[in-house]
Amino acid sequence: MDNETQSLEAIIENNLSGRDLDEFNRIYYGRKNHLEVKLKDSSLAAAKEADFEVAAYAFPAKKEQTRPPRIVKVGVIQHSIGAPTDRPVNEQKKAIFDKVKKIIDVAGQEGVNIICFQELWNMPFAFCTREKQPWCEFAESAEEGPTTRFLRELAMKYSMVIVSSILERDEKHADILWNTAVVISDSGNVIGKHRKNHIPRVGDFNESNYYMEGNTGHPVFATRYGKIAVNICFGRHHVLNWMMFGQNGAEIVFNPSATIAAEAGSEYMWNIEARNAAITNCYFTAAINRVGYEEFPNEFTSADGKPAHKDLGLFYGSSYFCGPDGVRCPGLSRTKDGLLIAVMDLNMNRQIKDRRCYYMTQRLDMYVNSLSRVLDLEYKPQVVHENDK
Ligand SMILES: NC(=O)NCCC(=O)O
Repeated sequence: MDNETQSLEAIIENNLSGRDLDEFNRIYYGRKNHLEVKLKDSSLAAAKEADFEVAAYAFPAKKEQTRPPRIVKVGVIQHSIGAPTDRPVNEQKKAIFDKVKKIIDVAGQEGVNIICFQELWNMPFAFCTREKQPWCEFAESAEEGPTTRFLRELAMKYSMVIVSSILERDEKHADILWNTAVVISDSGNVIGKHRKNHIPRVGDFNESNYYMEGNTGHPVFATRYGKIAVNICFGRHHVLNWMMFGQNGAEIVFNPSATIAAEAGSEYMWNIEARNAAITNCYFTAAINRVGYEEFPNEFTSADGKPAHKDLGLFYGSSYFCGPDGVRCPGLSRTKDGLLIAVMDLNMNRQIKDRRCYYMTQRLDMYVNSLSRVLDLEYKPQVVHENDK
């Protein structure tokens, strides 16, 4: 990945300085100063040793008279796979566990309260191949599978809530597969799970060959540290999906993703969608993407007349946080594993709601009416022509 652009931030810092850099930061990120949070020397050393990036930023709120601050440390992890995709399934899983454990240990040392991984973090993103074997064997029980058991220990050790996006095998319901985010409490219990609502049908993202649209609605999980929700990958293109998590009271919405630079993943949209969701729904968002190339044993085509190939393209990382005010922090690298931490005061959500009144002005009644008409088979789009009376 030596030829790849390292990050948007590197381009900016290599080319801007002084007032230009300040102005860029003010206009693009929303603040001149990124409010970097100092990390422990031991964390920096561990990250260097295991070759991952680590960074932390603060998202403070105004001091209130009647409520104490609600400071929460939230982490996201982006990473590449740990072993070649032709290795046995359990060996591939273990290689990912081993590399990610080192990153969670640093998050634990830093006192991270809630952490979320990228989409289907414990396996290669093999759906592009349309092959069922061995990829379906990565599926596990959300409640009792080896991934949940592995994370349970770490959740208890670090008193950390863990959001783990996996390929779920629902043994109670005829063994069917789902794309599921499991939410593990700091007590080690599974609080609940959410299944991906919007399944892509674009480019090489052939996920609809494996699992259907989720049936869990828009759950918000009341954790010890705050109310969280998970909008899984392709759901970030669907504004109503983001909106429903807000209606159900989410304070932080994670968007674990697996996306690439090409049209299907649209890198230029990445920096906008989770950010816009934070603004319009007055909650914190975290967008998390995989890293690297994943080459598969057999070639597959993209049904576009172009030659068959063995990988999807670069998963461009670039994970980031955004506050309800729309201010965001620099993203992680496009090419490297990383841990990004946000120290956020959840009081900011209500402060922004009071200031901007987006909920008060949202006119849900009007849209419920309009949308129910749209769904009518006889619906006529409301288009006015020049010669209409
Ligand atoms: N995993 C996933 O839903 N990817 C679809 C491509 C995208 O829209 O990012």
